[in-house]
Amino acid sequence: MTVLEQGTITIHTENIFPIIKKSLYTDHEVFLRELVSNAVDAIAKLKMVARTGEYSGDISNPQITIAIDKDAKTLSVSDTGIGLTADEVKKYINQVAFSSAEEFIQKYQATDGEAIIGHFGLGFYSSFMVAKQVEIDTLSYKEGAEAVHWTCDGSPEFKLEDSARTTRGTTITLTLMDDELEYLETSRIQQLIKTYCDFMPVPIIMDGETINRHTAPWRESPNNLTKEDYLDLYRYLYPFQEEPLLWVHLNTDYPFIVNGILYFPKLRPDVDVTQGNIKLFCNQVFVSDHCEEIIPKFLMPLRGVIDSTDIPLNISRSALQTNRTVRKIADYIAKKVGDRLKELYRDNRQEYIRCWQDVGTFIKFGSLNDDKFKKQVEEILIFRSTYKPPTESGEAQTPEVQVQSEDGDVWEEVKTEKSLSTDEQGRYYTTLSEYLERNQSRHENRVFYCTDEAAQATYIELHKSQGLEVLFLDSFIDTHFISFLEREHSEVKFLRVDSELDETLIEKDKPAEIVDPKTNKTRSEQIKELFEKSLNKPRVNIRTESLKSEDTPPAMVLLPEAMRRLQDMTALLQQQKADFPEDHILLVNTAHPLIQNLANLSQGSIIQEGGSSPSEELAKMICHHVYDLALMAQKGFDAEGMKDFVERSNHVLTRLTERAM
Ligand SMILES: Nc1ncnc2c1ncn2[C@@H]1O[C@H](COP(=O)(O)OP(=O)(O)OP(=O)(O)O)[C@@H](O)[C@H]1O
Repeated sequence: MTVLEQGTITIHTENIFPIIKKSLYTDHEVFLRELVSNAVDAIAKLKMVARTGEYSGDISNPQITIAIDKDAKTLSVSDTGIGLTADEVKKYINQVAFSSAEEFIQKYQATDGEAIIGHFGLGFYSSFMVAKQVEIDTLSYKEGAEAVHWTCDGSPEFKLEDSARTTRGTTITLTLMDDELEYLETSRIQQLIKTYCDFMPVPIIMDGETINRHTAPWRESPNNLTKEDYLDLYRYLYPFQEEPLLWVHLNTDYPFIVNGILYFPKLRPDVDVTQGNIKLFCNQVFVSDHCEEIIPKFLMPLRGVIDSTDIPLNISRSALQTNRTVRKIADYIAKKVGDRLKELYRDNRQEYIRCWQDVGTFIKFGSLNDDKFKKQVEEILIFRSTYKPPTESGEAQTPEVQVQSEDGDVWEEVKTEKSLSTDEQGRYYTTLSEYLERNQSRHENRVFYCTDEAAQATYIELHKSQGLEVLFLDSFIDTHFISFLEREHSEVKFLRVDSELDETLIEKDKPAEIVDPKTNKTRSEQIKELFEKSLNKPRVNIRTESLKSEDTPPAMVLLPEAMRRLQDMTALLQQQKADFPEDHILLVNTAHPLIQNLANLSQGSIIQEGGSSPSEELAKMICHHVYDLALMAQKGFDAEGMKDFVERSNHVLTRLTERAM
């Protein structure tokens, strides 16, 4: 072997080697990513020179091969790329590579040890973190080029010799340091390739097998991808997870390059929105699992890939957050996500509604956190409603109708086209402005809502029976969201169905009540007094009203909106479940026959002299019972309450059967 040159690499930072060797990267493993990236670049460059006609050799079957020699303690990375001439080795390795390493280290030191997102682009040099000797064996594609062999033991001294190599391309061989021998394990190398190089666009071969996926769907045009392709990638990146609801393909070249696919997963109530799940890539090379600094906070629940060469990766994470390009990229991503949702709302409402349970939480979260996003999505915010849209004939809609077929008198069943705004169970979804407009004449700027369909069923029914439309605001984010909506629409007030009864539910045209000359009280006043005495709960405010609907219960517990919200907020701050407030309203429905009977019963008892008569006792017991039943519609009983309730129920029934005999 002829020594072509022996020399000293010119570097300005004296201590570059110890820094590289020691601890520039906490993760020494990234050296492999750097070497494979260089190999991929070399193959891409060859393709380019072939395209310009500068090279007419065979460029088919490009590949990168990784080989381990345990005895020699070497790891090598070979490519079928462009190769290097002796002059290029001197220029690119001795000068460019070393000076770019120098530059990198200066930048790195300037960050004051703060975490850097990718430790990206140190390049060829990073081999010295794990190797005591690095060799380059290379043959350039250029006509008449001679193969060369470069050796360096990590000191600034290098040796350049001629080589017996006959195939175009480059082999980098590392003789590993004694404490870096883990890189002689096939499984370790496979794992590193899976992590960093899985989507690099060239097959990587080890022991005769391709060990990377080598296609990155996000770099393809969306037109070339099927639904299955998108789902495939998701399953690959997030195995054993439920299928995503929808996805957004990012694809822009100007004013910055961003490619990627973001998926909306099904959200769980316990989702940690501060922990990102989006993977950051740079030119198909994996950089990080965390890109909180790049993605707007509200997009954190999304999953998938963002690939951009315009995100600076060698600055500290905090500098990244304030970087202008990064901010612009974040805005772009948010806008694309909003556009995708709007498109779905416009083009496939049924699908939008199907995904709403999860996507809705996300949209609400986004609206709360990002003003621009809020503006983008405010028109597509929907709410499940009790509203039933009339059919053309004005009747309630039925999913199926019978029609007579044209060729005879056979009746057949055909499905009517379902309303665009209903889900599979026929439940209707509306926007807030549609709600307000529809109900303007009956209750302008007031929105009735419920937070728990089962617990508030009585109240919902009461509203429905009077034709009042109720919205379901029952996701975990809705407490905040209601306040947010009220700030946004200052004229609109949200009232939970159990907070206050709307005037429309109360009988106003009833005749004036007669005052009983014996007691000097109206019947309503007597009923109120009866309940007050029987319950003896000063913090429960007893109110009497005559309710309109026939199906209304004898009594209801109401929790005034402002008070309940305060209670909810306190519970939220203390991170505990809200206790049922002791201060509440018991609304007694004087129109109900049970209350009428109760009044008669207690009146009968007043006639009796002194002590408490059996009728008075019974009336008292029934008052308790009516109250308990009303409470039950609001909350479950605790053990003590349940015991009392069962005991009293038995007691009341016994008394009633005694009376009936
Ligand atoms: N496998 C290879 N085949 C051909 N040329 C190579 C190879 N590896 C490195 N080089 C040459 O050496 C130069 C320096 O490599 P190095 O990895 O240090 O930096 P880089 O690839 O230019 O940039 P980066 O810092 O992003 O990796 C490259 O620009 C390239 O010209």
